[in-house]
Amino acid sequence: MFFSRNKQERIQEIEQAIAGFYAIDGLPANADAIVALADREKYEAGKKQNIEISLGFTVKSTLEALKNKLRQSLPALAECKIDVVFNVPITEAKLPPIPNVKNVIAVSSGKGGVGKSATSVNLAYALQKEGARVGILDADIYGPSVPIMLGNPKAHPDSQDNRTMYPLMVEGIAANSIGYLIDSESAAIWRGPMATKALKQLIYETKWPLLDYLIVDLPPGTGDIHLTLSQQVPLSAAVIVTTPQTIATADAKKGIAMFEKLNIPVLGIVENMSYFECKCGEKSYPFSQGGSLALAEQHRIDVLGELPLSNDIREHADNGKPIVNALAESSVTSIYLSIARKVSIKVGTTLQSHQLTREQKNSSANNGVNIQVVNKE
Ligand SMILES: Nc1ncnc2c1ncn2[C@@H]1O[C@H](COP(=O)(O)OP(=O)(O)OP(=O)(O)O)[C@@H](O)[C@H]1O
Repeated sequence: MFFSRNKQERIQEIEQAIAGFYAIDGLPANADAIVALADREKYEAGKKQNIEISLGFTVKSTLEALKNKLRQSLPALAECKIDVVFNVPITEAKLPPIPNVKNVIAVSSGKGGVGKSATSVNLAYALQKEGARVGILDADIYGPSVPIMLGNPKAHPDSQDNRTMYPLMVEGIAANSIGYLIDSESAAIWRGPMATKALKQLIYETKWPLLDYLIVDLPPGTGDIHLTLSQQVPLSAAVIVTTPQTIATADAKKGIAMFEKLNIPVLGIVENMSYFECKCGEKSYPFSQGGSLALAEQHRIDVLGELPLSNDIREHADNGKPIVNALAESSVTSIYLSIARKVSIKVGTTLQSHQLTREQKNSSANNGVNIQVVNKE
């Protein structure tokens, strides 16, 4: 189908406004738009019409601001009712997708104890709050902490056929972990093939509901599990968690190098325990400063966010109510939400994906923003 010049111009205006809006977080503003006008004459005449925007990323907390900006900057939209739907694409991977799972995002750290699991569970909740369907898989076979952080360490997945299992559902998040299946001491002695076999079973024998993102909490390091996961599971991308000090960023660097070698895009670095903020508002940097930024610059990736060393993060994670879920209004929660939006925008706009029809592909290089103008009267 060929669009009229007039229509294309209008679409480009909307598309540029949306892309510009989501570039506020320093993300690429190069999203192209695809438009299906149900009632083109009305739209072109500037008459009132409902418009539906379909975004390839989940950014629920920003939608009111987006609509306001569109109405203010584009007079043709001033009177329109604007609906936004999320339509997260499936990332193209070398391997076939896991049934029902659109994107698999590994959360990895070089060094242990830097807060990778706390970041994974809070990221899962934050993506959900931004409108995504989310699952979490605890791939830390040797030291699973996701069951504790989700508050159900004694739960077991159900199975109807003794072959496949249903994930645990915690506040709408689908979860599975070796910690739900055996006691953690038994898992701690597993090595090599036994651990990788267990991981593959956890991934492929869980009946995941439809998920936009499956967050995989990896064990620390760059060992067997990482190689298995990278080579045998359709990973979309990885997020690296580190603390700022050199001893941690040096290990994080090895992790980034591993993903680069395996051609798995690294979305960026989350710097955890970045600073300490005292009640008076003053910040101090007990683990030094600037380590993640330097690492990010070396690898031309972004720092997705910096989280404080915070009693609230520890207490809520270790008591099974991650802070994003427990304290919706806290400043720490807003940092996790911002990280989640960046992850989602990056997956939706920078990775190769295949949700487009042939016609859409012909008219668009990138599917981050998919604008559908529809007549809903
Ligand atoms: N920003 C933070 N401020 C304070 N405590 C934190 C923070 N992030 C994580 N923690 C706490 O630090 C401890 C270790 O965190 P976590 O288990 O997430 O680390 P990890 O990197 O996954 O560890 P492992 O190497 O064992 O997998 C936990 O008690 C957690 O609640």
